[in-house]
Amino acid sequence: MQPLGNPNVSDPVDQSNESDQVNQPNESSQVDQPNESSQVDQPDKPDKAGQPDEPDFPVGDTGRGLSKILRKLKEDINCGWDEATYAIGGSVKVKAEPGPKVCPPIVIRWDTSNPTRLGPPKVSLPLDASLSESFQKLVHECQPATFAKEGEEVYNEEYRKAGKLDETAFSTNFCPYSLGIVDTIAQALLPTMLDAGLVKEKARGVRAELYKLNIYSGPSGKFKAHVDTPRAQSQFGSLVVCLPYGHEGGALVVRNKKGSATTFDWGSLPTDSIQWAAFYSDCEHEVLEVNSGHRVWIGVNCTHSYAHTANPKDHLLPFSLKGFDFILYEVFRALGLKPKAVPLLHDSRYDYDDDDEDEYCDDFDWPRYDAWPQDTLGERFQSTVVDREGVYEGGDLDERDMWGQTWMRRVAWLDGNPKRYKEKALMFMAYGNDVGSLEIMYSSAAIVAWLPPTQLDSDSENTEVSSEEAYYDEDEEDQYDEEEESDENVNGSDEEDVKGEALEKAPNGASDEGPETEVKANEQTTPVLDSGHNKIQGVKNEFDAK
Ligand SMILES: O=C(O)CCC(=O)C(=O)O
Ligand SMILES: [Fe+2]
Repeated sequence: MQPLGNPNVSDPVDQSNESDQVNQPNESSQVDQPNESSQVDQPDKPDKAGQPDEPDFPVGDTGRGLSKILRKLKEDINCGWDEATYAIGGSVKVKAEPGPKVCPPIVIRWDTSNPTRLGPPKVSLPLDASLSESFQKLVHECQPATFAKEGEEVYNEEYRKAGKLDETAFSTNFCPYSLGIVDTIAQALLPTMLDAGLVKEKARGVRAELYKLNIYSGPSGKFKAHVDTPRAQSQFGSLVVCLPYGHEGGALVVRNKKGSATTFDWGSLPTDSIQWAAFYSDCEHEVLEVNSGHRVWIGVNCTHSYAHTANPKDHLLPFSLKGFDFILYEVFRALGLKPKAVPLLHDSRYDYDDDDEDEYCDDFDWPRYDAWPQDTLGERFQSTVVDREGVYEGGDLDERDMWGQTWMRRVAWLDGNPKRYKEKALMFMAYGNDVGSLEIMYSSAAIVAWLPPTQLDSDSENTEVSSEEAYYDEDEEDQYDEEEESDENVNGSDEEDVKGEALEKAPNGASDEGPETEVKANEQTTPVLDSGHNKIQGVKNEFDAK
């Protein structure tokens, strides 16, 4: 599938007044990354060698046509992810004479501990020879740049060797708005919502906030691979601006979650332009070693709201969907599937990753634990709920209903495992025979589309009961059905009818009927919420930048 509506990176240039050029950065695909597409959430029956059974989705003979379509869709989505834009870059010529498509020399003034009578020190880049002493002073007066590791600020030149000035310690005339950079980022990284009904200016706009000046000096200035700690809940990306000062090396390498890499190598370019790159916050990136000179860099946060457990009244999904998530949402909508962006509550009390547990299931011909119906869809996003009373181990938790309301069954996951991106949803004490323990339930954001039942589904008279169905005892099954019937409809009344009809068939029919629900895990962009999240496809990622 071509990523529909995915802006061509060269388009924004034509439309932008002043941004000179959008680079087509070197793109390379890292073959050694684990292939996400083979990591299907496979609740059914992974075969003994760990290879997915045919077909990918939990369907039997009756639903094989549908399964094929879903499998193709999943493949395309995974390709789409690889091809979708996650980082863009450009350059703007610096000229003293004002004019379109040019940037004035960048002036930096900063607070100094050694003031002179001449006022705050300043430099102008490209460097005016008369200010070269000032430039040395700037390099000298930068603070050592730290990074956040396990919640602490750490200085370790092995990982990051750079100087920094915080945003309160300097000022500059650099303005990404007036240079058209912010518009370009908005066009390339946040595709336009074409449908008038979905336009919500507040949510789609990009706000650029200057936050830091860094100098990576050669030899050996660098910042090893990391994912930035979001500086605001609404941050969706970072803009880095390399100011015109000669240096060699210091390329910026940005990797998306699928392991594709984009390199911005500005070291050998003439110093008559500023160079910039913008990328999504969840991209891992690194600054390779600077061999000589000074790489002077200004960091800008790009924000809008996306964190899915932000204050409920502030939550802006689906308006704040970005990139490929947004494109998929639009495609589902164009197909009339009425997609929703909803929270998915994962009940960690039923997490059993243990191989022994799986063997136990095999012995009894039960489905693997990860196939148990432990996930529910909520209706709206909300903040973390803390239950102060607690529950008896395994018991029902009233608050759970606030979060998850529709049990998830017969779902075709189209984008790997959604639980990689999760936030705390519910916290409570669970009491049992032991002293009690603090339990946490997490939620993820998901895009959900309900497929109408197929002709094949309704023709099916399959009365065989699969092992998965066999697991549900009648009481529990009733309980789920009741919940499904009484639950508020997360998808509007039409979809509820369709879903209800399809689910009703489940107790009698084999679970391998065609799935009527498909879900695409949403790539939640508030990236550093739990340690699990940061393990992006095996890419080394030991710390977060501050
Ligand atoms: O200098 C750059 O290009 C990126 C720096 C960076 O990744 C950071 O400060 O977090
Ligand atoms: Fe960074």
